[in-house]
Amino acid sequence: MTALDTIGRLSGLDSALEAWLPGQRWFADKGRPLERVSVRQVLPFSDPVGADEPAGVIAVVRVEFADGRPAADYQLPLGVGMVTPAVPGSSVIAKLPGGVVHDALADPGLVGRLVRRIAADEDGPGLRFEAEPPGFQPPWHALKVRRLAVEQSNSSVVVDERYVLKIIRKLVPGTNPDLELQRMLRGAKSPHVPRLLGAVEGRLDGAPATLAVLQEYAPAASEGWQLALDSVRELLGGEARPDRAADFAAEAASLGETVAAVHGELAATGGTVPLRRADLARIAGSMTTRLDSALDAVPELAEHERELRAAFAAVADLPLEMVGAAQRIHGDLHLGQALRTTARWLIIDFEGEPGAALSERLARYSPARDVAGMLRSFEYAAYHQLNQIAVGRAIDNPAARAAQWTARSQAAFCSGYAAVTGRDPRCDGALLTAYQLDKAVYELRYETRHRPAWAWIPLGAIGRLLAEAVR
Ligand SMILES: Nc1ncnc2c1ncn2[C@@H]1O[C@H](COP(=O)(O)OP(=O)(O)O)[C@@H](O)[C@H]1O
Ligand SMILES: O=P(O)(O)O[C@H]1O[C@H](CO)[C@@H](O[C@H]2O[C@H](CO)[C@@H](O)[C@H](O)[C@H]2O)[C@H](O)[C@H]1O
Repeated sequence: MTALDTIGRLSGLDSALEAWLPGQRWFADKGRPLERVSVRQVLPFSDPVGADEPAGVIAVVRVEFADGRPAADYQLPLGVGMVTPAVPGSSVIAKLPGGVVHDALADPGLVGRLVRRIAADEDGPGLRFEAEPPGFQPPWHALKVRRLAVEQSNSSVVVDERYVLKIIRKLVPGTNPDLELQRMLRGAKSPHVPRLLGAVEGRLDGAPATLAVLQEYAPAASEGWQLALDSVRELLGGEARPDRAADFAAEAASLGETVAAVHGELAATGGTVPLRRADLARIAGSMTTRLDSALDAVPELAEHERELRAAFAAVADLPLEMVGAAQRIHGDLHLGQALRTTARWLIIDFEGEPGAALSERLARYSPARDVAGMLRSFEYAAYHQLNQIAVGRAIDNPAARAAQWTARSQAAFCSGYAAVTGRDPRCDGALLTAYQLDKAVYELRYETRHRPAWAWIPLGAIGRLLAEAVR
């Protein structure tokens, strides 16, 4: 029995997926009524050895929308036929007459098979498995697999506490920038990213498409987001004096140095191009376009529309000597993309903004765009924690303390960045503010779609940034 025989016996999978997909955290098209879900490709990666084993397949599922907007393709690694006792019942997607379909990422045997095929460069029909560089050797024992309990656009599992396998969910033709930039940084011998181990590639619309990326797991690393939250909690809980909130400033400065070093490595391997007047007009135009679509989706944004338009339009007229050059950047930099190991900060997830078109994610930008992303993230941490703590606690002026923590962390980050590049990002004030506003507009749309209870954070930030800009 092969995986294809097993999947051939199934019927009713399309309608089961139509009900299941919109509830998944990584489903990026939430809120859009579905017209049709159909399995477009079934790529076997693990044939069942006995009747009590599941087949492993990668299904590429096409989702069509009732609003007529372009269809989207999603990747689903599935176990089909049987569910072994190691697989939790909650990972069953559908019980169909031909067999049970479950999430292969919850199945240690199937995840192990993917990792071993990457290590062995073992290609199969429609799938390319690539060890990068060749030579890593997973242990022979059955691999342990655990799902990461984090907010994610894709789906990652930790394998044997050694590897992280990231399954790219929304597929587009082409090499995923996360893989592309990790390859560039490996070429630059960067110590600032986890070691890349391999990838899985399929084909979509006649072109290669990245399906998964395998990298070394950084054990005992803490997410920058959690560290920042802990620091703000100490401060707002009265456990640290406001002037001692500098504790996180040291971390923020070292993070600034790391981001600057990564920018240097990306510039050295991917090249730089000077930003010209036409580029500034293009940047101003795309900020305005993002604003237009956010205004459609979030009516509360209207109160800031006039000032936002003015801030974005002003980018087109910035003095060229202030804006520097464009290069490949991270593209969606925030504290969740920074891991603090005992030795250093590591930067992960170079995919860019999940909702952006691939062509936008492959473009060169001013590094100020990444800096702005991180500055926003300090603010996010402070205001998120302010909201958590304010309930039921009587501490002295928590909002002022949160603002102070934000300002200190942002300043330290910029100083760290300047220590490496010789140029403080705050020198490009208007561009940096425009990029922060643009990011906040993006975040407002992102939160409205995925976490509506968080939308107040970017909305408030837009008001604060605009008020600071006129001061
Ligand atoms: N190499 C790694 N070592 C340790 N943790 C990791 C590693 N890669 C990712 N993670 C964890 O997984 C989370 C999600 O990974 P990420 O690549 O950002 O996925 P997504 O593209 O879905 O946002 C990160 O925020 C981090 O907590
Ligand atoms: O990590 P992803 O590539 O999936 O990025 C998306 O999701 C992020 C949230 O998980 C989102 O980040 C926003 O929330 C963070 C706190 O959870 C905060 O630190 C960031 O500053 C804020 O932008 C990101 O924007 C989105 O693209």
